[in-house]
Amino acid sequence: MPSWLTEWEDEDPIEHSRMKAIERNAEALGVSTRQMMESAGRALAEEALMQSPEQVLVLCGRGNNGGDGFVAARYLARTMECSCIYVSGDRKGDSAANLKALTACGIPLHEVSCREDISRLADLFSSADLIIDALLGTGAGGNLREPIASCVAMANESPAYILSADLPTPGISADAILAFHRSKGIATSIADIGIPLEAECFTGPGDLLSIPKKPENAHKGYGGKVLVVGGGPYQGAPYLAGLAALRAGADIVFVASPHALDCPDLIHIPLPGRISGEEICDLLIKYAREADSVVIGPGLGAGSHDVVLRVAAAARRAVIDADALRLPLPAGGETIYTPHAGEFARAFGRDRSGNNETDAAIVRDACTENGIILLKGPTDIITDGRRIRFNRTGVPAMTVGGTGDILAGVAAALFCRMPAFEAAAIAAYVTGRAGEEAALAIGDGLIASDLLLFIAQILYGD
Ligand SMILES: NC(=O)C1=CN([C@@H]2O[C@H](COP(=O)(O)OP(=O)(O)OC[C@H]3O[C@@H](n4cnc5c(N)ncnc54)[C@H](O)[C@@H]3O)[C@@H](O)[C@H]2O)[C@H](O)CC1
Ligand SMILES: [K+]
Repeated sequence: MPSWLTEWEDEDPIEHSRMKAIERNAEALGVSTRQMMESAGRALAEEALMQSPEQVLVLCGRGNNGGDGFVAARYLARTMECSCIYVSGDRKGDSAANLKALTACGIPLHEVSCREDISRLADLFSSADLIIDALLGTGAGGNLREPIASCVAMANESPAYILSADLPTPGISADAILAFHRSKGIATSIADIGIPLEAECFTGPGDLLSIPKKPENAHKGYGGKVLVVGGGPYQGAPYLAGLAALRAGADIVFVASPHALDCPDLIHIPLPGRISGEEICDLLIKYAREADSVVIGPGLGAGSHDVVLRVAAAARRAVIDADALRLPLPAGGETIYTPHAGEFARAFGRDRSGNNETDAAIVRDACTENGIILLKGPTDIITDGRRIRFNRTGVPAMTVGGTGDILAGVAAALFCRMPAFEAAAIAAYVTGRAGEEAALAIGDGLIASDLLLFIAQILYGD
């Protein structure tokens, strides 16, 4: 494992949604949920054995937390008296498979569906000296429903030592909590369940889970209104960014540029040859204030930096790209900076070393208040000054001009509906993945606009 990965630390305690994303990333890296559950259940059994119990009762819910319990019971059944109470109902995947495996072990299994079923099993609670709480984990929600509520009450009334799997079922008086991979906010110990650190610090398909789902009754504009300010010597750049923003879910995209290109999906705001002067500035500020996010820079050339600074300042959310990345640094209410190595040196006064560990620290230190940096390269580095994420999707063919414009547009669209750090990380992941798909479909002759064909599918396809 690269040395700089061992330095990795992510925010502790971890959000449940972030844990789901990491598990999904681990799957994509080849570690199956079945492997994770087996590791979790085995760790749970070993933690229970450290209490030298004589009689163990395992309480299993209907989800994957229950699955952990089935695995633990299977290990414990080999060395001691162990019985299992499990909530009836449709269970699927790894949890169902582990219930089936446990059934083959011949330990006493009790299926319960109501409070009366639990009352009939009162002896199991009173005779156990250790109870494993595998009722609810990160999937818990709302008030406890039966028969889980009665399980919790009976467990709390029993004299047994209670060991909770991953996190305590709400209301249970746990004596110990064995969290899996990372603490969920309260843990007495943490078990490594084989999730590679890359699942946590590299972007992956799990990161897409944090994209807000568009409600059925979404109104026009839900996806966000994006303004792109650019064009000048490179007339196509702002249009690539604009189309990428649409493909990434923006509803309305304005392109303020001196050149009118025939893009019926984009709304063109005509500008004079050079983006400068009070009149232009006022016009752009008006549009910037009305936009949910503003991209400034694609193809801009050496436009008037004064205008760039003022338009950015009028933006609630700004993506500062390409020629806008120069000192003094433009900033919106919140800002995503998307420099490549040269622009990073110019705008932030630091040189990328090429070593991910060194660069991660350099970029993290360069972050500004309310500004996050997506430093593009063979491995992109995304940081908000505290968290760091790496992205290694993409192909060498993406060095073709315009892919940075695509990235800026995708980031701006996601920024309309997500926090800056997550929007930038996902934009890097999706743009690289689109490049991979384009290279598969088209080969080395891919051009930036080919990526547009794949962005929506990667973002919203599953
Ligand atoms: N996903 C993985 O790769 C791994 C997960 N691990 C363990 O799985 C749980 C999270 O599992 P999940 O199925 O998402 O949720 P739960 O098992 O916590 O519960 C869902 C289950 O419970 C029902 N439910 C929810 N709230 C209530 C309530 N208030 N009253 C009654 N019933 C409720 C809901 O309907 C579902 O049926 C995680 O914590 C880990 O323990 C593995 O450890 C590793 C791999
Ligand atoms: K639990």
